[in-house]
Amino acid sequence: MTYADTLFKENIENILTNGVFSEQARPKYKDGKTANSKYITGNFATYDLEKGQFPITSLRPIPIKSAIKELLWIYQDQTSSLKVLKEKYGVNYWDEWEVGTTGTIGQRYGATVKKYDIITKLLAGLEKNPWNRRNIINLWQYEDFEATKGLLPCAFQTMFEVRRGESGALYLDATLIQRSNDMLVAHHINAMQYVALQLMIAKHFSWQVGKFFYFINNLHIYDNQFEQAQELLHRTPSKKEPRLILNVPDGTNFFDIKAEDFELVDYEPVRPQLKFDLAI
Ligand SMILES: Nc1nc(=O)c2c([nH]1)NC[C@@H]1CN(c3ccc(C(=O)N[C@@H](CCC(=O)O)C(=O)O)cc3)CN21
Ligand SMILES: O=c1ccn([C@H]2C[C@H](O)[C@@H](COP(=O)(O)O)O2)c(=O)[nH]1
Repeated sequence: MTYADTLFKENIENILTNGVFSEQARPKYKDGKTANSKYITGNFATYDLEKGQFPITSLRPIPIKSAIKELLWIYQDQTSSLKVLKEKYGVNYWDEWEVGTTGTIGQRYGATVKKYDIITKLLAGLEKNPWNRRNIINLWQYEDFEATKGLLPCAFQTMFEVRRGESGALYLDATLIQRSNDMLVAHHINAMQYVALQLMIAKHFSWQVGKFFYFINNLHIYDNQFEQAQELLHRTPSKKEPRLILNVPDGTNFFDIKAEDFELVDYEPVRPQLKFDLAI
């Protein structure tokens, strides 16, 4: 069993056994009922990408291409327009979170990246001095929250660090900090998106990817997902060790990387796909 599958099964067991219930949850299901969840706090994992530990489960198919396209929408297109997400990338899983009839998810995510010109600043900082210890993307901006309505960012902060490995090559480590995670739906979507971002920045500078650190403050399973949770526990994972590869030459500019350049190899997820009635 891969490290990711071991952790996923452990987290499901842990939430079902030791988790506590939310009491005044914000989201609702489609039928209007409050979407409460069972949760644990302060979940942390380290994946050594260099050693082939990737944060993806084989217990159900993860929509990896959509996840990477959503990431490019945020950090390359730098917009929160649902039209761009749909027409350029064919991804519509954010539609339920449109703010009014604006055609956007509000002044959030990509719109925040653009407003503060975060990627330019991050890349310039790493270029000037890779050891600067200030490589932070922070989407938690109160000014933006006051500007429009909209879901507040869940995966809201990323940090990068550079270190020289034993081989003499430079490695880029990344830390993703997430305040809230719908584990069965989005845990591996979020983790793999940010591994993709780490790969993009590493390629831009001709570095290798090292470790991926993933911290989640509230890791939950919604109360309409317990059956799917049991199903996942009963499934036998694939023995393959999937890896995400970015097929571009070293030094390729961050903004020239495309979704098609990513390849997830040795991924043989268990089917059938599970259905979820999302908390909105
Ligand atoms: N309750 C909840 N969970 C989330 O994961 C979530 C939100 N809300 N709100 C905002 C975004 C939207 N995200 C989503 C929304 C839907 C899917 C989804 O339907 N995923 C399906 C297949 C999608 C596809 O193939 O394109 C899946 O099987 O994972 C995934 C992430 C992640 N976020
Ligand atoms: O990238 C994402 C975006 C959203 N989620 C989940 C986490 C929660 O279940 C909901 C957001 O609800 P809040 O009440 O704002 O916490 O969406 C995710 O896991 N990943």
